[in-house]
Amino acid sequence: MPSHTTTTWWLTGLSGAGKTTLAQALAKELRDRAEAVCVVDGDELRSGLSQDLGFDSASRAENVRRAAHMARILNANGIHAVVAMISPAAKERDAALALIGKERCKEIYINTPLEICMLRDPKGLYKRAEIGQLTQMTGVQSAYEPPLSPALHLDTNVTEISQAVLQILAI
Ligand SMILES: Nc1ncnc2c1ncn2[C@@H]1O[C@H](COP(=O)(O)OS(=O)(=O)O)[C@@H](OP(=O)(O)O)[C@H]1O
Ligand SMILES: Nc1ncnc2c1ncn2[C@@H]1O[C@H](COP(=O)(O)OP(=O)(O)O)[C@@H](O)[C@H]1O
Repeated sequence: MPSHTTTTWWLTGLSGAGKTTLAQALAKELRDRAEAVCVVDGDELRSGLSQDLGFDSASRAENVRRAAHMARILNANGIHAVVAMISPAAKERDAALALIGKERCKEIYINTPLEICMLRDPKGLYKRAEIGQLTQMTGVQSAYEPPLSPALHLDTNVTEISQAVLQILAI
């Protein structure tokens, strides 16, 4: 990767698919290679910049739009962006990639199956959805539209983190 160009890796997938884990591992590898990188994580955005937003489709669209603008600013300032967001709607993902610039974006579908995400359930969200304490859970009560032609598919149930990072950097 030439050091004068910046990239946005856009990691999309269900909750528990492994987006945050892979984003952090990718960022570490890039920093080890002396590349400037910033992770834009949905959970983190929602604890600050997007704390006014819920999980209805309009709120998710706005959240994705904000993340895309962040990635665009980062890239324009010489910093790679690793976006880790469910970003469930194909239309909004496409708009995000177009805003950032398709030539510098790599869409990565973390396609870990829902059953595995539900078994992992790292934050207990699927359990809460199951017992009716949480509505609009993606993959349960709220739709996820898989990317039709991502640069890479990664199922973290079969691909180790270090291997996944190498695959991401190879595209
Ligand atoms: N209803 C519902 N559905 C999905 N996720 C939920 C929900 N409620 C809370 N959470 C938590 O919010 C995180 C997802 O935020 P995102 O900003 O990535 O979502 S989105 O792109 O705006 O759809 C998500 O983080 P990840 O598990 O890392 O995906 C959850 O921790
Ligand atoms: N190969 C793998 N890649 C990424 N995560 C993995 C992998 N194997 C197991 N996991 C686990 O799956 C969970 C994924 O959670 P997280 O990264 O927060 O997902 P997301 O951000 O998509 O919600 C973590 O507990 C992580 O340790």
